[in-house]
Amino acid sequence: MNTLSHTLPSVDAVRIALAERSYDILIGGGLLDRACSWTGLPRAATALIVSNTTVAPLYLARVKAQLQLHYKQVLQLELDDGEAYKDWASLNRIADTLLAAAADRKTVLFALGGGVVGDMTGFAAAIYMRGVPFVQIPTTLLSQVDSSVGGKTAINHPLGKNMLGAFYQPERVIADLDTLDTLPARELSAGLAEVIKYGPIADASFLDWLEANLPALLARDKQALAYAVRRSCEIKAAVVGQDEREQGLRAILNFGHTFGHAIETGLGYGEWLHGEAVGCGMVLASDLSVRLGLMPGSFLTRMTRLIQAAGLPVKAPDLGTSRYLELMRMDKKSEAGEIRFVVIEALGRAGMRSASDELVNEVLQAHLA
Ligand SMILES: NC(=O)c1ccc[n+]([C@@H]2O[C@H](COP(=O)([O-])OP(=O)(O)OC[C@H]3O[C@@H](n4cnc5c(N)ncnc54)[C@H](O)[C@@H]3O)[C@@H](O)[C@H]2O)c1
Ligand SMILES: O=C(O)C(=O)C[C@@H](O)[C@H](O)[C@H](O)COP(=O)(O)O
Ligand SMILES: [Zn+2]
Repeated sequence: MNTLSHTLPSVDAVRIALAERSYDILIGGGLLDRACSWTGLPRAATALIVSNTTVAPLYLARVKAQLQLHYKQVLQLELDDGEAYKDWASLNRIADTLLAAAADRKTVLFALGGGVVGDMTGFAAAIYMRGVPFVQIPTTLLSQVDSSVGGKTAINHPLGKNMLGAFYQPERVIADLDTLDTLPARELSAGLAEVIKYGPIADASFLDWLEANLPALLARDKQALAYAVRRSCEIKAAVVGQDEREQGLRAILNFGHTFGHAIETGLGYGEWLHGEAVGCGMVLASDLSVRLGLMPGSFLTRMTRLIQAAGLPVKAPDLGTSRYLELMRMDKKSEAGEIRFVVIEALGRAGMRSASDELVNEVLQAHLA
């Protein structure tokens, strides 16, 4: 972590080190009115701000005012809000907007919103004219600690979560902590799920810190949020810097996601938030770690308590155990039909394991609502 004091006073920056694809995550207050003018990119004729019908009325005008100082033409697009719209139709709307305006291949896309907008804008940037630059301006806790960082872009398919996408890195991430002021409480909790994830997989002392500071985070204490965002980004940066395209290590960022993605897909996207599904999925994955003999039973108790205290569900929807297995076989980590789970091997260290259907059934039975 360093501080870009020479350019932007009191803005923290976490570097994603990926050779020629390296970039900074800027973290601080008031960034929408400062850092948006400093994209780090050469001037281009056109910028497109992709947002949604909830976030645009709150923040788009401020971002647009900044970009108009740099771009001749600043286009905007407000997508429908929700996980159910992370699909081909929304992606097409981005392409239609760009093509209708004859946007050239120097055009810069700005994703203003949460992970849904960020994942789709990144995918659109990856494929428009075979690739144009994009900047992430995450406005949810979840997107500031996770989705805006690392270059996974995607849309969902009815048969599987994030099934169509690309690895494509942004030019910069601008995380304005002030935007969290308007975030609904349920969304704050959803973001905390991905924050909690980083403790057991990579940093036991961060897990201790989270337990001690959860009340402050839920009360939106600015210092606590700033630390949680920065530490989360540092951990994700270290993982992505070693394994950009998930050949191995990066899969640890999927802790809780094998069960979680099954919940999201099984319910149809949107009933449970991604963070809620991941929170509950971490309870099940913690139990699996215990049943595999890797962790003591007290670890499951500890994780369940923290996840519940963060305002997240700890009982999984009853889709039926065979439906869960069917959904999880579709997971991107599966190999030759064998489901592979991220498990905790020691506090702060994760690994991959397969498990028998019988054992997975036991885990599911223990946690179905
Ligand atoms: N690419 C990755 O590495 C990665 C990582 C984690 C999650 N994801 C994806 O991210 C998505 C979830 O992201 P999310 O939790 O940000 O959900 P989201 O994008 O749906 O945003 C949550 C809700 O908050 C609203 N919102 C956003 N910012 C706001 C603000 N400042 N004030 C008020 N309302 C605001 C949105 O309109 C939406 O209704 C999922 O699709 C998930 O798969 C991707
Ligand atoms: O960045 C990663 O790598 C992650 O796995 C982060 C996850 O929180 C995120 O939900 C990601 O989109 C899941 O990826 P997927 O490859 O399982 O779809
Ligand atoms: Zn996730």
